[in-house]
Amino acid sequence: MGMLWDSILLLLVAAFALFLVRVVLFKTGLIYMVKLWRRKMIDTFHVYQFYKVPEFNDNVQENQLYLKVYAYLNSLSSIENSDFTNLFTGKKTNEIILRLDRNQVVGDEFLGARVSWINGQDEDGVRNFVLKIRKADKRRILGSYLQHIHTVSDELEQRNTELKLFMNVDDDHQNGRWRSIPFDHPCTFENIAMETDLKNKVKSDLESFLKGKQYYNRLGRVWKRSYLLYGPSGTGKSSFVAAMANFLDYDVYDIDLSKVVDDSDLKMLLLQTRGKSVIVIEDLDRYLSATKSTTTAVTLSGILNFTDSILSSCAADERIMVFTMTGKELIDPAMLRPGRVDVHIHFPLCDFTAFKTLANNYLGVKDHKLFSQVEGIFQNGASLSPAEIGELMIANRNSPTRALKYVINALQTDGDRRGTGRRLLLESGSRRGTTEEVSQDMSGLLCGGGGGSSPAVKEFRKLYGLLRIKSSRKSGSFDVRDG
Ligand SMILES: Nc1ncnc2c1ncn2[C@@H]1O[C@H](COP(=O)(O)OP(=O)(O)OP(=O)(O)O)[C@@H](O)[C@H]1O
Ligand SMILES: [Mg+2]
Repeated sequence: MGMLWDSILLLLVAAFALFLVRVVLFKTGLIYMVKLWRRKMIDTFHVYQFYKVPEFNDNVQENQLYLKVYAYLNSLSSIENSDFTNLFTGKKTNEIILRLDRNQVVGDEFLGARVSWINGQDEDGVRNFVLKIRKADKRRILGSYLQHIHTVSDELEQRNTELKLFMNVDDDHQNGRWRSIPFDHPCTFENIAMETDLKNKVKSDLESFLKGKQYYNRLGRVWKRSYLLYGPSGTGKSSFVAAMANFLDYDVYDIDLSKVVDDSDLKMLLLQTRGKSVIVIEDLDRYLSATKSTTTAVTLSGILNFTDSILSSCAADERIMVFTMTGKELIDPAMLRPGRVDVHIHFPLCDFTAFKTLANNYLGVKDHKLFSQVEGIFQNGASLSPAEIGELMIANRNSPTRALKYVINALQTDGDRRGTGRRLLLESGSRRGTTEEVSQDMSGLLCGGGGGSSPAVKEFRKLYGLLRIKSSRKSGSFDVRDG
């Protein structure tokens, strides 16, 4: 009997001791060390194979597999178990998303096999993922595991419809030249005051481009299309680029030429862009005239090569290239020949029809007793840019009558001067050269911008303009603008 009680007591003591060990292990985190030793022990009995997925290939182009692995790993619940995880706010309210940090290990399981990924970087700073897989499992699962990553990341990409705005940064020899932020510019073609015919023409041109993959392939041409948007400041060129990107559902690459060292650097940048994107070079004429005396900067021929097919064919497919400028006078006709720039769109100053569109959009007014007076002033040749008119309307949006009086006043003062400019612009526009005749010139945008650059207009652009980050140029003669 005594023996039995002894054994029961011993059992109880042993159970309590085990309970205590468990509490200590879990409460102090020692369990983590135990697991680590266990894993190390097991590892010594296995032979592993490693596969590296670098962020860039030998031509410094983005490795698509790297992006897929990145998206895939961040979707795994096991990233919570890595030692260090970054937290970001998500798109939905109160949403927190987890992102893998550098040099972290993430475990994954596939078809009963355990693999792990290490998020590291080379000695030269290039990021990579390293897959660690048991040699015994390699033959059985590797092919289907990589296929699985493809499928999951493609699904994730389809769900994530967020567009990106890429900006080129100074070369740091490490993580590529593009940095991105979410692109959520609200501008659509509907918001832009533009002749309906022209707007429809542009839309159907873009639509047929989207559907044209096989057509371009059959012709042996690279699937790309280029646009030249020209017209005075504040006429909606940058807004139009945003509207194009929203219409196409494309990312935007905004090239800041002041951060491009030379022509070959520009080529590199192009090679590092992805497909389904709008690549924009803004204010090209200003850049070229500002860098005339500089020998190291990007040249017009560098930009021509940038648009030419041989180079383009090495980069991603399905791209729209857009150049914006105030006037075509400074640009070499070679740049403007068809094939290089497919569509030219002129953004003129505001006329009465465009003014009515703005009044409708900004003030919700379709007709007003002051409209006849406004029409009269436009007929006399006065004009302002849509940016200037829009600014006055926004500032007085609670009182359409007051807004219209401000517009009339502004047209009668500033606009009279600009009216002369406008007539000259239209006259020069009517003398079209051969380049323009053969190319598809879509001039006729109803609204254009005067050189309006009052502080209020600048402030307005800051709020509503396409987000652009520009640094001042070394030469100092190139404007620092908010675009
Ligand atoms: N045609 C237009 N229709 C509606 N709004 C316009 C139009 N043009 C300009 N705006 C308004 O004016 C602001 C400035 O326009 P935007 O920056 O697109 O002009 P821009 O032609 O690119 O000027 P810049 O040559 O100075 O860069 C925009 O926020 C836009 O809302
Ligand atoms: Mg602009």
